[in-house]
Amino acid sequence: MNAPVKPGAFRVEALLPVPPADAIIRFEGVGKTYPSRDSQEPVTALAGIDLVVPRGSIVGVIGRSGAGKSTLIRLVNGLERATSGRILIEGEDVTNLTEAGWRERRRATGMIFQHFNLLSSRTVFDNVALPLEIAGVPKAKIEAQVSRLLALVGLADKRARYPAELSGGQKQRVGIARALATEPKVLLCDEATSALDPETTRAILALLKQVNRELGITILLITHEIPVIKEICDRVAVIEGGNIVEEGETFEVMTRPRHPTTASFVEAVTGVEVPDYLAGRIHQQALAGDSAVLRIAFTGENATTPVISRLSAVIGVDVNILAGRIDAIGDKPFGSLLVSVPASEPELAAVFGALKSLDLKAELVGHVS
Ligand SMILES: Nc1ncnc2c1ncn2[C@@H]1O[C@H](COP(=O)(O)OP(=O)(O)OP(=O)(O)O)[C@@H](O)[C@H]1O
Repeated sequence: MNAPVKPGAFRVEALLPVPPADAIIRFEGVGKTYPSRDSQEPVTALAGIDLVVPRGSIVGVIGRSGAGKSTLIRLVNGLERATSGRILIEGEDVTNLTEAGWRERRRATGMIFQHFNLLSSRTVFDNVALPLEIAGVPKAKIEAQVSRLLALVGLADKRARYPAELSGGQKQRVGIARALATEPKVLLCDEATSALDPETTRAILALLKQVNRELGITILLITHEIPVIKEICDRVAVIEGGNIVEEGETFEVMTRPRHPTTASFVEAVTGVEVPDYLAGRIHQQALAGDSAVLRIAFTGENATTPVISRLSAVIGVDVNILAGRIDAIGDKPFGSLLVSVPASEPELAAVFGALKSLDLKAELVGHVS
């Protein structure tokens, strides 16, 4: 059973007032309902999506299984058709484009896939050359273009290999080179790193960032993995039940999530759990001599402030660090720390006061004896 979908909670203008010329892709109230099949009910996969992809950005759409991610990305290259609303690509309304129109459009929109979708009977070179052959590009130009792309993705020495002879990361590099063959302005990434190990994922994400920054290609990606968003996305949209429930700059969304789904995604990478050895000892009511356990969130500038030493030096309390995770989103540090401080007044009030004056968010987790 699919959860009932409600109409989009936000309008695009409220989310991001991007001038039309700066929006390379624009969803306006886009809905998609799959017709009933085998006496099943019709499925509303998307309900009123408003989303802007600014030119030159990397935008990530994150959501759980069945949220509507694949449907959303497939609408951008005509693999699915919207049932309501409009999709504009570079200002052109593509909602009702004919199949011939889409064939033309797809040259300006490359796509890479979770399982790479390479042709096993073709070499690396021939896989990358395929879109150019289809477009009728002369052989000499294909040779030059494919060689350039294989060098870009670090596979110049693998041009005569077959996909079966490559690692997952190398296969995805071929996928990226092939997607770039027709010099697209937009690259769509459909769970492009989900089949890869963490180290290979990082290398592929670094390559995607390079493609974005050096070639100026806009990237729209879908994923269910928050590290992917954190690593390379300038903006993030959280999708649930066919609606965008939260959208904004990655740093803003990750440091101040407003929707519970966003918060649970973010928690997975930046949250700090109460360690097992402590969890069973934590109680809510303070007893005499207890320490208070606080969770302090660090965002941006203040992540580099020597907070603990300041608390100790300025208000003279002992601060014990119990657990912590400081990470970075883009080049901005971010994270959280679990500490214990004296639970008695006035020390505790002074600690909260000092944290507030440092513009740090702190919550009381409980008390330990
Ligand atoms: N061709 C189809 N026919 C009928 N229903 C479909 C079809 N494709 C997707 N759906 C349904 O639409 C909803 C959204 O599916 P979609 O594949 O877009 O989600 P997703 O977020 O990409 O999920 P996953 O991460 O599992 O791929 C789901 O309920 C799904 O079952």
